[in-house]
Parts: sequence; C-alpha cells; structure tokens
Amino acid sequence: MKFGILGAGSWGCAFANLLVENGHDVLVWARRKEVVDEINNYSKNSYLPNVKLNFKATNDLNEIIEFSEFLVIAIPVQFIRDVIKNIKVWNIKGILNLSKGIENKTLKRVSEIIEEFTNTPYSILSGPSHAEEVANKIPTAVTVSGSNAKLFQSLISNDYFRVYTSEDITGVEIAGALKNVMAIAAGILDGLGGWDNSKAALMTRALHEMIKFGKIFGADEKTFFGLPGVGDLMVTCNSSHSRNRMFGELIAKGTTLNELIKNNKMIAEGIYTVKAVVEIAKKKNIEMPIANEVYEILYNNKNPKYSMVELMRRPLKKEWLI
Ligand SMILES: NC(=O)C1=CN([C@@H]2O[C@H](COP(=O)(O)OP(=O)(O)OC[C@H]3O[C@@H](n4cnc5c(N)ncnc54)[C@H](O)[C@@H]3O)[C@@H](O)[C@H]2O)C=CC1
Ligand SMILES: O=C(CO)COP(=O)(O)O
Repeated sequence: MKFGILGAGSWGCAFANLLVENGHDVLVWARRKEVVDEINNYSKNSYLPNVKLNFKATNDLNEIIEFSEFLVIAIPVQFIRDVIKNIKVWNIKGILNLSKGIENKTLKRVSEIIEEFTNTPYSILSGPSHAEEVANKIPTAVTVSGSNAKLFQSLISNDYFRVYTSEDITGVEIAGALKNVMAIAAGILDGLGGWDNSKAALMTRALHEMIKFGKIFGADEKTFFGLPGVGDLMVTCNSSHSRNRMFGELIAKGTTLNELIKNNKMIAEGIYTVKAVVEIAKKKNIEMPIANEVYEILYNNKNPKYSMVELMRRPLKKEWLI
C-alpha cells in the first residue's frame, strides 16, 4: 500500500521505516527543505539521529496527496491545522493519526480537527511506543481505533510491532493526550530527586484523573486500563526517551519553560495540551488536580517542590483507592 506521512519528526521517521520494512511504499512530508534534503541525500534526520532512514521525503503537500492511498499524521497537534488546511483535494482512502494532544485554540481532539476539513475515514494509533525503540525494532504493542482499525492492524503489525484494535476512538485520543501532561508531573518528581514512592502514588492518581476526564466525553473506562492508557502512562512517566518527562525533570531543576522550548527541537506535547485540559476542566467543572498543578508550575511559576508536596498531601478521593 502507499502511505504518505505528514511530519518528519522522530515518530514520523520511525513509523515510515516500519512501514517500509512491512513492504509498503512510503513518502514523508517534511515542513523544512533542509530536512527533506538531509533525508533524501544522506538517509538521516536530526530528529532520529542514530537511525538509517529507508524512505524519501518531499516538501510538496500536493505530491504527498497524489502519492498516498493512506495519509498518516505525525505532526505535533498544535501545528496540524496549519498544514492540513492547505490540502485541497482529499482523494485518499483513509487517515491514520499518530499524534497525541488537544488543540489549544479550539479545545479539539485530532479527530475533531480533521472532520473540519474532510470526511475521510479516520483512525488513531496510540500506546507505549517511543520512536527510538520502535526504530531499533524493540518489541512494542499499540492500539489502533477507527474506521480502518482491522485493515491497519493487518498492514502495520509485524514481529516486533503488535497492533491491537479498539472501538473507543475518543478514549484512545484522550488517553494519549493526557498521559503527556501527567508525565510532566512525574518528571518533576524525578527532578526533585527521584521520589519513587511519590511517583507511584502520582501515577495512580494520574490514571484516575485521565479516566474521569475521558468519561466526560464518553470514553470507555476500559481503554485507560489498556495500552493507550496505563501502558502509555507508565512508559512516558518512566522512560529516558520521554520528552514530556524530561521537560518536567528540567523544570524541577530550574530550567524555564521558554528555555526548554528554545533549546529543544523536539516537542513535549504536554506543555501545550495542559492548557486545553485546564480550560476544558474549568468549563465542564471537572476536578483535575495534577493537570492544574502542572499548569501552575509551567505558566504561573509556582514552585515545583512546594506544588508537588502539597498535591501529594491532598487526600485521595475514596473511589480512587484501588
Ligand atoms: N517521538 C515519539 O516517541 C512519539 C511521538 N508521538 C507523537 O507524534 C507526534 C509527532 O511528534 P514527534 O514525531 O515526536 O515530533 P518531534 O518532537 O520528534 O519533532 C518535532 C516535529 O514538529 C515539527 N514542528 C516543530 N515546530 C513546528 C511548527 N511551528 N509548525 C509545524 N511543525 C513544527 C518539526 O518539524 C518536527 O517534525 C506528537 O503528537 C507526539 O506526541 C507518539 C508516539 C511516540
Ligand atoms: O508518546 C510517546 C511514547 O508512547 C512519546 O512520549 P514523549 O512525547 O513524552 O516523548
């Protein structure tokens, strides 16, 4: 099959290699010409520096659309709209979204952004899947949900990348978006000196906060006890590969948010999604203590140590103790 991939970041490139490995034709769209040249001339990309890339890239959106049977989205969520608004004709069979977040300016999930522009069948793939490990064929398992879930499961699964299917698009999207926010909080505890007990308690609370938020939008609670939920929460809160966790750790150690954004080409989606989560929680009157603390630390300079200690001292709601 012919897959066009929007986004030549670490996940777009790792996923492109996987599709090539599975025998598919792949073309990647990169925003910047120098990234296209680096991929086409040297089979390299600074977003995934230690991996040989086995595909070609273009900077021409029309070329990608003409090429593709299926379109994969691997652009950080806040930037998706500015790219896809330039697609004039959506003559593709299906969309597979890999991106995890909620758009700040509209409070929309990726499926909701996409449906503003096209009624092309939409699916999302999400779960514990750090690009660096997938690129090195380290066994990984993810979930795909949406119109073409079974088809994508057959086209994408291989001996190191297992794809399971779900009916719960909303739950998979919300789990993937919110785990990034929670991982920033987990990283803050790492930065305070590796508070492992606190981190375990935080991750337990984080899961319940994600479930509570998801159920407001009709998500299935079961989704959060699977790969898109607790699976991705654990890997992102604990992995040295996680940008969101790393941002939290560096914030706790005194780096400012602006310095992190300026000094890192990679994107930690949670620093943007947390704004949308806090705004939605306020509108829908959902108590989101961890997300609120992450927001206060990132955007109102609340002291990370004081904030986390105070948060962890707050009594857990009875129903959250499992
Ligand atoms: N990297 C990973 O291990 C995984 C990432 N994801 C998700 O994949 C999505 C894509 O992120 P990554 O591949 O990780 O990206 P990245 O963080 O590796 O690279 C940043 C990407 O964002 C693009 N970008 C930066 N500023 C931009 C702007 N102003 N306008 C348009 N594009 C801009 C860059 O060109 C680059 O493609 C994200 O939603 C992420 O949460 C999901 C699973 C694993
Ligand atoms: O989604 C991911 C792993 O499943 C990647 O997490 P980070 O964006 O925190 O690196």
